[in-house]
Amino acid sequence: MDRLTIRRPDDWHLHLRDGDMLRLVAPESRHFGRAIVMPNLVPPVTTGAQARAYRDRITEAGFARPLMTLYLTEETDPKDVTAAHADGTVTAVKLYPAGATTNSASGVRDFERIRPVLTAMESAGVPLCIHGETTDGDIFDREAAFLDRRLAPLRAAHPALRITLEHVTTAEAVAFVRDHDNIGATITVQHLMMNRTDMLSHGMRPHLYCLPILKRDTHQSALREAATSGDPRFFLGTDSAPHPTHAKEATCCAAGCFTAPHALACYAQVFEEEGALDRLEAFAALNGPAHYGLAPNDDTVTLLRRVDPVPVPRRLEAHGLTVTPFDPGRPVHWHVEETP
Ligand SMILES: NC(=O)N[C@@H](CC(=O)O)C(=O)O
Ligand SMILES: [Zn+2]
Ligand SMILES: [Zn+2]
Repeated sequence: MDRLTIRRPDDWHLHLRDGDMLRLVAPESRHFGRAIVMPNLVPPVTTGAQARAYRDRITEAGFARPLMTLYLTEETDPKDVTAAHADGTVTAVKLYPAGATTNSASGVRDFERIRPVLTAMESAGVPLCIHGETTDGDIFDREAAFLDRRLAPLRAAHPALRITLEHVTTAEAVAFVRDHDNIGATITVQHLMMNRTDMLSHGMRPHLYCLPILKRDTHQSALREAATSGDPRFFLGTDSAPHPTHAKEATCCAAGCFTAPHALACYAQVFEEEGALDRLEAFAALNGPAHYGLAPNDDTVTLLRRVDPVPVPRRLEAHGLTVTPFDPGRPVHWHVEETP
């Protein structure tokens, strides 16, 4: 197959940042219809008013259909959340365990303190997105530990709460999603294409460093199986997370892979490698909207396959900033047909 037309995909996990970085990266997500925009700015987006102002800055920067999220803190007022959801300002609420990832310092330490807001969200039908890692223990075990210590009790206490387990990286997370109701999961490009050996074996590759960290190849295989299986609980979320190149190529490298420019091409490459191109549309354009109770997009995108590999996008530079896109480390033959 060298041409594939599918419903326009959405990105169910995207970092657009703010200011100059927002202006630099917002146009790079143009092939996606909607995107769940993460609230981990500094300071974080914690109120409906902040989410509305941020939404305006995003649309001004060139991404037309952002779906906003609120950053959950121990101080979050349940009424603010349900009001911001009811008036259409926010689509979901994001839970970061404090210290788990980039800009998560204002996140949750004491999970008891968020019980009232989770109860309110459960009754009002507000979805919860979760960065699912503990903040202690071996870094390669933190996702699995979170499932046992945090997510299983949370799931049991709030069985009707709609949960997205973000950027799943392990076979344990895939199994957890399959074993529980009302829970879906996003899967990134880098976790489908790479494992920890790719990141560490031929010199250390800072542009592959993200959280949750890449795991061993057996986990990568489990993710590839889940994404391409047709199971509606798994869907596209790039977690495209730009950092300035100098912050990635640094003594202490920032976590996050910038995949937006070629994410769709990379997903198509993975689905082709798995012999599952016929399931790309469900993963990229149907399962996510169904999970969030939204209709799929009406329009389509066309992916084209070239015999010669399509060059990986080079560094992006503007407004005094440089960002380096993710290197898939293998030929990618797909690209998105640009429509005028
Ligand atoms: N994934 C990452 O490594 N980084 C994200 C935060 C996140 O999604 O955890 C970022 O904001 O840079
Ligand atoms: Zn995260
Ligand atoms: Zn993220």
